[in-house]
Amino acid sequence: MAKFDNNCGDESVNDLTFLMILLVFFVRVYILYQAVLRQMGSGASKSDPAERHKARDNEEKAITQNGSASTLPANSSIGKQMGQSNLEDEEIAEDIEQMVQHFNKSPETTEVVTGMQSTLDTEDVSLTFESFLHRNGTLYTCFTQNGTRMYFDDEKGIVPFPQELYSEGNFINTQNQTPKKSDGIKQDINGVPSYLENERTSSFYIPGKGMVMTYIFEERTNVCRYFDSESGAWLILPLLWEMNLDFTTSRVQQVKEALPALTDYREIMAALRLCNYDPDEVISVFYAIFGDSLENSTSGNQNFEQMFLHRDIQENKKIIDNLNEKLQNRERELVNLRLKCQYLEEEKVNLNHRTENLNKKITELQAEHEVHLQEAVRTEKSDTPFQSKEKTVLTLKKESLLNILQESRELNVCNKQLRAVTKNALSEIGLHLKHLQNTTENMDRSNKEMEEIRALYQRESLERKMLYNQLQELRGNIRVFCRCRRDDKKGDHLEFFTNEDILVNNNGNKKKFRFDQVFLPQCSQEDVFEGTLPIIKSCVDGYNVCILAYGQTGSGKTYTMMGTEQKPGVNIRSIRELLRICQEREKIRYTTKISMLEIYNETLRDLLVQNGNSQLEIRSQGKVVTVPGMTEIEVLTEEDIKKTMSLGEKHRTVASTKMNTESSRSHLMVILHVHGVDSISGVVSTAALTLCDLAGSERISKTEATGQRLMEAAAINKSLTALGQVFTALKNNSLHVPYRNSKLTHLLQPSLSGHAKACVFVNISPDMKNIGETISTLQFGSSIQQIALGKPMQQTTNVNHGP
Ligand SMILES: Nc1ncnc2c1ncn2[C@@H]1O[C@H](COP(=O)(O)OP(=O)(O)OP(=O)(O)O)[C@@H](O)[C@H]1O
Repeated sequence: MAKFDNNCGDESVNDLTFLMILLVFFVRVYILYQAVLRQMGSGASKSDPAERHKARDNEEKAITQNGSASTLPANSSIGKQMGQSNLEDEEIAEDIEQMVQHFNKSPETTEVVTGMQSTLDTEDVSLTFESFLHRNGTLYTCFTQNGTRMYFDDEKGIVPFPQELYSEGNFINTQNQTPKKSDGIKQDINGVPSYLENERTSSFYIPGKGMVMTYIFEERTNVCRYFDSESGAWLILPLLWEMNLDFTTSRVQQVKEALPALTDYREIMAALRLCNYDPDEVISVFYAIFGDSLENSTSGNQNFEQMFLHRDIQENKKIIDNLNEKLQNRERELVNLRLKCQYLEEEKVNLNHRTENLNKKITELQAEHEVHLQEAVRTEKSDTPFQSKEKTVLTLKKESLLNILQESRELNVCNKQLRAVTKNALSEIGLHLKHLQNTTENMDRSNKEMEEIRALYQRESLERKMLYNQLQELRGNIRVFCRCRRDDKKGDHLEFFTNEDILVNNNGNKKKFRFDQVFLPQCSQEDVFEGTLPIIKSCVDGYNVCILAYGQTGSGKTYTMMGTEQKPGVNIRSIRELLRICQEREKIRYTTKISMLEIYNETLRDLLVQNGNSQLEIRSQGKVVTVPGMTEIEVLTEEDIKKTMSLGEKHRTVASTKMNTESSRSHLMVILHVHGVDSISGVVSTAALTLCDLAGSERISKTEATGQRLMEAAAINKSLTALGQVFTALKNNSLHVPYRNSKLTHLLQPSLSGHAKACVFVNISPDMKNIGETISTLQFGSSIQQIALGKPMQQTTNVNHGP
């Protein structure tokens, strides 16, 4: 907010007097405020304190309800005074009045106090509030006092509305007033603003309200509002109505044509609001969210919920398939165990059978043995030689019988052992089955837990990325650094008085430039790289990042980006850092691939192949920009990076010798594609780190070029101008950013849009003879710096109009 001269600040008044005057001023403002409230709220009798409390409550309620009319924030010093009773206020006011009268007698204060009182005593306050919309989005609420338009300034209280602001915005609730020409608003017969000649404005018919004016506010996220003449406020236009504006209908249609599966216009409209009304971005976002399910949805009548459901079903199907496979394995194991069990049962039956047979045989043999024994006893009594022979035979039979008995006993023992083994095996199988059941249950439980942990992990890693990104956005998505090269021919026209400011003295004409950081000639390569470190981490988190070096030939761009063998520049250091972070994150599998391109005379050349194809074309789908056929080499270590880069450099030198050109006449781009798959959550992230050493920025007139050199200079001029136009469009928050005006900006589109982060080095030479180029380079950097500072810091809160 602009600062204005304080009329009360007379230097001749001593501090105490000045404090008293301020005190009187605030009391007066409060009385004035009470008058306004009395007009707005219900009138309470002053004589009854209880009534007055009630009235005050009513007044406060009225203020809360009628937010658009209030100009006094509750937390301001005046707002706090509202908490005291009117009676106390009046007593205090009387005391102060007496003190002021006392001070008025003092000759040096008389003049100032009288001046103040002449303004404050006459409380002729118009209760018509007007809203003035500054083009930076700030809304001022004004009212008229003694014919002067006043407004409430946070620091100074109620002061006249500054003249200089009239040309920087418009009054938007002009009912009952004659519009000023400077307002730039056409009005209909009711005095309501109708059309501004601007693509952000439109009009819309609302039943009961008639035609209302709409305006898309340039906030961080653009929002379409309509002008409600009843409340004198800009209210958010409901989605259903907003989609009928010409401006939005065409964009909704564009998204609809690209993604026919989306049929809910309201959801498309809501997405457009969030994407700054950029249909390309909406298409990319939908692709990123729904991917396959968006392509697979052939029915053409799905909405978000169905698509989310479709995707969830696909994922759940996969989980179920996995579990089914595990279950089948377990069932196979179970069948095997059952077969084993069956085999053992059969064995047991066989053995039982054999045992029974043997037992039978033993019983028979025992019976036979008994018979033989009885016969022997009988024959012993009649002792003949023939009988003794028979006796011998019988003894032999007895021996064999004893042997059989022994065998059968052993068989019995075996049988018992077998039974015990079978019993053990059966109980073991039972235990195994129980264990199997427990394992399956545990598996189900851990699967569930795993799912929960996975979801938690996914949410937390997303939150971490978002917080880091928010931090980066607060610092600025585009950071601009100025680097002055080391040079013996250093003049005294450059002054570095802080590490953010640089002053150029051009024959007494001094100009100051401010950047995120200024690197002095003595700064090392490490110091310079430090500035780019935070955005490298963003690249690993899935944000596109680019680092550019801009400046005239010889100002140190290549030294900054490529560096030397001993003192490597930003290129090597940033890729090295990126690989380090990738390795640190064990849970995510990263693939990093490098490409090297040269843009010469608006043609693309692949530097990683010999006699590189100069017919490479750029393709874009939504915001995805690709170069089909471009070589990509996977890099894992610093050695890989160095090898790949020196190969590209070699091809570049060969090509430039062949074509009789200088490498400084072309833009060099090193692109590192980072692809990460989170092994826990399965989230896939892709991002690119683009490192760009731009061609020398000197003007054509300075190079005095002709023929081929003139063509080169014109091509460089075209691409650097296009780069400037892109930055200007970003600075103005334009709905259209002309990325496709040159190959350079087209390739840089993903790194200069959305949540991408960029670092721009403006390289300058300290040599006095280059002062012209130095100033134009600093101006270029300074214009980008304004985007860097402006965009994330823009926080235009509007208490009258809600979020
Ligand atoms: N900060 C520095 N410290 C030491 N030497 C430097 C520094 N900056 C540049 N130089 C030296 O100055 C010379 C020119 O620098 P460089 O080639 O990087 O300029 P350039 O802007 O890339 O020029 P071109 O557009 O022609 O490629 C080189 O020899 C380089 O080593």
